[in-house]
Amino acid sequence: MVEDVRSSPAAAEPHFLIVTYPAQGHINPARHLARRLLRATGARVTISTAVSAFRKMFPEAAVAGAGDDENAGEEAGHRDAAGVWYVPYSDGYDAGFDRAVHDHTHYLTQVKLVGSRTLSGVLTCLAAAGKPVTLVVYTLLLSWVAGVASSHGVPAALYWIQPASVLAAYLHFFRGTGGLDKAVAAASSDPMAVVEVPGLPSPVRIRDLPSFIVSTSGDDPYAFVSDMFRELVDMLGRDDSPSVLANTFDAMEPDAVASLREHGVDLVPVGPVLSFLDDAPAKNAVAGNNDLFRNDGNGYLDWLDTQAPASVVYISFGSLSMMSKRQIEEVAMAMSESGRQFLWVLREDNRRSEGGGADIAGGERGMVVEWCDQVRVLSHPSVACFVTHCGWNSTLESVACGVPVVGVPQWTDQGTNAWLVERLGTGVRVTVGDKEDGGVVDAGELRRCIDFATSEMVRAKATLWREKARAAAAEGGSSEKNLRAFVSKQLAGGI
Ligand SMILES: O=c1ccn([C@@H]2O[C@H](COP(=O)(O)OP(=O)(O)O[C@H]3O[C@H](CO)[C@@H](O)[C@H](O)[C@H]3O)[C@@H](O)[C@H]2O)c(=O)[nH]1
Repeated sequence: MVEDVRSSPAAAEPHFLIVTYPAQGHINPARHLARRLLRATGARVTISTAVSAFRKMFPEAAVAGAGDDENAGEEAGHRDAAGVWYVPYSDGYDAGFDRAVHDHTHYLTQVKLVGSRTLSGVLTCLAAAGKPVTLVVYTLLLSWVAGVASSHGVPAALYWIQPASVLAAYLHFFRGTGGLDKAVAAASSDPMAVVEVPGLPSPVRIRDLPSFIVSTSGDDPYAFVSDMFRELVDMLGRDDSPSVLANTFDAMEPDAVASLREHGVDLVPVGPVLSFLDDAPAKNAVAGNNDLFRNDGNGYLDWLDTQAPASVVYISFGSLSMMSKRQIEEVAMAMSESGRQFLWVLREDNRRSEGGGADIAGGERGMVVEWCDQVRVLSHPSVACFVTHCGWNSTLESVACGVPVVGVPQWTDQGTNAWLVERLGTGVRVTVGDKEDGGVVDAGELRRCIDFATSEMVRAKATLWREKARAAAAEGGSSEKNLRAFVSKQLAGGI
């Protein structure tokens, strides 16, 4: 581990500030990185996310932060049980952003406008409290944070919370390396068409690319997100490019890592960044504590305890994805016909969504919950496989727990993540029905994929990759060494 930086009285006390977008899939890897930095360096680590998310995570805490002089004392911010500090910024939506009501493009414009000002206030406030920030680390969709840090004379690094293969796809697409932009434009209507992505092992199909690359039509409500990734890639091409800490590990994506480095990206694989690899959660810890969603207690863990080893199908589509009513019914039918036990996370917003509204109960063989402590579920010996939308956090967690995957990717990086899972051999991607049919995966296909994912061959691969993932994160492993070298470099640079 890195020498405890507090033992060097001459240096200004290092203070890492991790700024994150207020979504569960962004906050989780930020919290894990915060804990790893704290453990590795002993330095102060603060997370800044939007006020609305902070309030959900810590309902009992006062909102301390942006320019609030009353809090500019020794105890500026809120400290969690792991010792990580929190000081929120305002994104202009302190009461929360509701996807059903608010416009996403407007939201992202506001985050940049209001967030730039209020995050600057956070940096000022922390300096006034005698805790000046020495390095800012920021997650996706927040490229403007680098400018705020720079205006305070503080260096910044990007924390890439998706696979290196996704970053490589964006980089080569927006730079037009090897004509990738043209190849995608020519083939984009055929999801099964093969394209050459420099540095990525073939075959890569159109459906395997990040959706923001492929869906460039004018009526795509998320076309603006593509522009944000283009901006990010442009920033990586400059002399003053930030280092990129990536939540992956060398052995998992060697080609993508090499390709990014060859094209000038200072990529530092530090993953899998998952706190449970460092400290197992206490047996009686409240599941989902400090998440943006609340679960109804730990009953499902007790239920898992009563199930046979490797018998339960765990189903979850993350914190954002919505399932249509038909898709929900197909999953329920697959479970009913398969005769398997299952634990299914079906968020409340998903149940009551337009086209949703399916009233699903577990019956004798299953449990349906609003939210769970996923890592504890995946670590449970009774879980046989994971039916997932392939969010990157869920994918990494499945790999680190050695649980085979049935991938049902929907958008953004998820298609690439599912491609990677198939390359590792730790799971299988479903074949989706016609677009005209709503792109639904039918019950028969789900059952076929579950049977395959629970085969001896896939289970053996999952076990193999579990060991590789843990070895990378362990003391002396590639990611642990990379993080140590990165921190040492920052310390030598003055923090
Ligand atoms: O009941 C649940 C369900 C999920 N989780 C956790 O919530 C996180 C979900 O993250 P992820 O699997 O990445 O899914 P999303 O929430 O959908 O994440 C968004 O952000 C990710 C990082 O950018 C992308 O990879 C995804 O595609 C994008 O949808 C994971 O850590 C899970 O362990 C729980 O703790 N309990």
